[in-house]
Amino acid sequence: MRPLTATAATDLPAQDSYDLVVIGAGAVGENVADRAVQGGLSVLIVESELVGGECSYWACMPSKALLRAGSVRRAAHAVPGAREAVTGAVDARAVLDRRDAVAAHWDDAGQVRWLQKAGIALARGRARLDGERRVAITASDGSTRTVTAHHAVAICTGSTASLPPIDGLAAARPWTSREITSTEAIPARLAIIGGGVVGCEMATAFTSLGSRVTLLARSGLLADVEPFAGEAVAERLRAEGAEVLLSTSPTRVDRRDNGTVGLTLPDGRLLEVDEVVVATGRAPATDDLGLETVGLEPGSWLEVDDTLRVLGHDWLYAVGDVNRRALLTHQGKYQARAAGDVIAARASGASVDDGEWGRHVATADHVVVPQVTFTSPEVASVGLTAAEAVRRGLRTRVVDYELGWLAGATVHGEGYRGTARLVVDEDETVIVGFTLVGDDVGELLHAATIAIVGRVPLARLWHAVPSYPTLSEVWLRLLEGYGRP
Ligand SMILES: Cc1cc2nc3c(=O)[nH]c(=O)nc-3n(C[C@H](O)[C@H](O)[C@H](O)COP(=O)(O)OP(=O)(O)OC[C@H]3O[C@@H](n4cnc5c(N)ncnc54)[C@H](O)[C@@H]3O)c2cc1C
Ligand SMILES: NC(=O)c1ccc[n+]([C@@H]2O[C@H](COP(=O)([O-])OP(=O)(O)OC[C@H]3O[C@@H](n4cnc5c(N)ncnc54)[C@H](O)[C@@H]3O)[C@@H](O)[C@H]2O)c1
Repeated sequence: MRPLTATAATDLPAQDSYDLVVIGAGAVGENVADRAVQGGLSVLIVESELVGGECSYWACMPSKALLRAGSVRRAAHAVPGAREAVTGAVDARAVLDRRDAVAAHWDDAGQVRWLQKAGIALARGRARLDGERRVAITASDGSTRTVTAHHAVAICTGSTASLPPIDGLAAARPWTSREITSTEAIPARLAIIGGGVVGCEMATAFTSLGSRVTLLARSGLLADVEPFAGEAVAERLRAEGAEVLLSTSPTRVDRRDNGTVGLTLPDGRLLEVDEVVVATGRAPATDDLGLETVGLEPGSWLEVDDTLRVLGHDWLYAVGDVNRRALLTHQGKYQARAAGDVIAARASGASVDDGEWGRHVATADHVVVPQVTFTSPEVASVGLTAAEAVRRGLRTRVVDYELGWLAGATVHGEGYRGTARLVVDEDETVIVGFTLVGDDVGELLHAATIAIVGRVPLARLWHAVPSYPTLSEVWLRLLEGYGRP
């Protein structure tokens, strides 16, 4: 893996106690700390790797940088005139160089400056709970210090890639999301195990970067969203030259002496590749955190209430991936704003606003989680799928629309195809789910998020007029498809 540059900062904390100790300085921990400082608390944040965490260095940012050039090239190829101007393949070296810059060359100096400006104390080291409100910190040289939190400890340690129990896999030294997003070279032949978000995005990126990709999915692709999304992504991947094997998981994986990797498939076929990536979900980063010292199970996800407080512990909070509510940066930061504010409110004895949609709760986690998957085509979804709405006992109606019929799609590029789906709660006549699949639809999603959170009645949405000729006119077509209430 790339060398990390953890900018010098005091390894161990200067004080014995702080109002709040935050463990983990990913996007989520940083925001919990920032809000608590703004609420008047003294805050120590402890980080064992890089300030900024997974999103900045091995997840959202580098993965999107790897995807962007392919996406721009595809867009140009859909438009005569632009197509003739963009004739070559994606320049993989240039893409990797830009990815390096986007990942700040794995140097967290900028993020450390931000912490300093925000008034947050930083300790470099591994933190472990040591009983109630106590955190033991071990620096890289082995020295330790234990600090006490006057009010709260917030666990924001995130998640790590989990390895499925496939024979030989661990010994074959597979890549995870970390190695694929920080790779210095494009493997000629790449197998990806897992048809979720990471698997689909990386299959899209590395196909455009010149790898011969085989994507192995245990069932279909993108199982958590509407089925037509995964089908469209599989179709496009195949059209661009990737092999997509559905309902397939290798039975055995072996790294050979010559460095190549062999995957034995259920039908006996042997797939030989240069690297294999495991993208089969996440495990909580809680196995070496001293959870047992406060009566919690090491290695478990931390269950929290809507104010992000760990159940049964009035001083302990768990925010971001580690609570498993929604493994997304934006949702974790949303939780962080609520958590930092509520920790400060409780510390000062101020009133806590924990009603539905209150200032101190992360209500949206339950029903309105937006997500954009940057595949080709993009998948943008928020709220419930049609199937999930029925499972939750809602009386629903579903309206679908083919995006290619829009004037905006005609202008966007030749052969534009895509699908939009509206899921309406018939009892309330409000939207509870919205999905778009198509090129460049990601930026359209936020309107749906607002409509769902605001429970805007469909009759009122008729007065929100989308501009002509944009893809947003899909709103009008979906409303027409539903009929004027
Ligand atoms: C390949 C990939 C692409 C992704 N793309 C997107 C995307 O486009 N959009 C999106 O919204 N989400 C995306 N995600 C999800 C997103 O990365 C996570 O939801 C987000 O990083 C979670 O933030 P966090 O702060 O909870 O955890 P992390 O970012 O994992 O931060 C946790 C921090 O805690 C530190 N830590 C852990 N244990 C200790 C300890 N004991 N002591 C001290 N420090 C410790 C770690 O070093 C780390 O810095 C992606 C994920 C992957 C894997
Ligand atoms: N654009 C984004 O928002 C974005 C991008 C990447 C990741 N993420 C987040 O990161 C998290 C992790 O992503 P992920 O793709 O690792 O997890 P995931 O849960 O989305 O997908 C994992 C997939 O692996 C499959 N799988 C599990 N075991 C398997 C096996 N033995 N063989 C074959 N397939 C197997 C599962 O069925 C599932 O489809 C997600 O929750 C996602 O929200 C978000």
